[in-house]
Amino acid sequence: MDMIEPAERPLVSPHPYATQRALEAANLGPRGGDTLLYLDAVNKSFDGFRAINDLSLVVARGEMRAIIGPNGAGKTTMMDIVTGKTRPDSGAVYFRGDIDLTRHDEASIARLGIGRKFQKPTVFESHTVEDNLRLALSGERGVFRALLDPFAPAERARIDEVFALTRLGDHRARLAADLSHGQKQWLEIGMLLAQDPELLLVDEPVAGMTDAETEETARLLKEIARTRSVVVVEHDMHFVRMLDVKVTCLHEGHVLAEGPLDQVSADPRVVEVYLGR
Ligand SMILES: Nc1ncnc2c1ncn2[C@@H]1O[C@H](COP(=O)(O)OP(=O)(O)OP(=O)(O)O)[C@@H](O)[C@H]1O
Repeated sequence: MDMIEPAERPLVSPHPYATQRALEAANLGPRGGDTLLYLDAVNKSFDGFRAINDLSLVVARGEMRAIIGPNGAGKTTMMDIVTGKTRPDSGAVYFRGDIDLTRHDEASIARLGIGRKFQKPTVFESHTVEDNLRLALSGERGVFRALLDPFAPAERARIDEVFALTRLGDHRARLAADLSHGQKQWLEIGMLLAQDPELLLVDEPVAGMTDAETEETARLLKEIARTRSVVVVEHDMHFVRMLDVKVTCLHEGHVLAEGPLDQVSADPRVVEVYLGR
């Protein structure tokens, strides 16, 4: 039997469910120290239609990644799989090394530190901005206690931190219903931040925003990505350019191209299926 020299040994111990590809990849490190999320050969069909087709993707700790691609490319399904809303037919999704998310349900994945922002804002319209954040923090304490109890110092500090990031501090006493569309989106991102996720998934955050709101959203996400990983799905190329991060273009459930935006947007295959349309 061939002995592996110590220097060639994988840094990450093989996971019992890891595929051959995962083991090969582990030698290169995608499940190692710097990797937060690793999709390994994921497949998902709906009624025989392959929405996700042998999809592999690595997101590093503290990385912001932009996901682009035509309608039906599988972007939403990919996020559904990461958050446990949809179970893949095959493949694995590793989080923080060897936690296979496909073996967890939605609630447990949220508790593991993955927050998801859907396209439409879903704030509590009849509550103030500050109470929305308190509700997001409430956890198992229950909604009524969260609103009636005095602020605990840690809670106050977390809420102030979120206000500083989202710049919604001046609006804390307003009803969420009275906020602009952009402010509602930031509030919802703030509600996710209140739960201190390690990975934030954001679906088309700037749809329907003004140019100024779009710019502010780019600033906010970049600031968030200083301390956590962010995956943002977006069609607005002007916004993706502002993010100035690595881009993955999905097509037919698979990675078509990946790299800096200039490189990906110059790729003839990307132009053909997406940007040239
Ligand atoms: N629950 C489902 N049942 C049947 N088909 C589905 C289901 N969810 C997604 N699909 C199909 O899978 C494919 C991928 O859809 P998905 O929503 O992931 O694409 P997308 O890249 O997010 O598109 P868009 O940019 O329009 O949001 C589409 O053809 C879609 O119709």
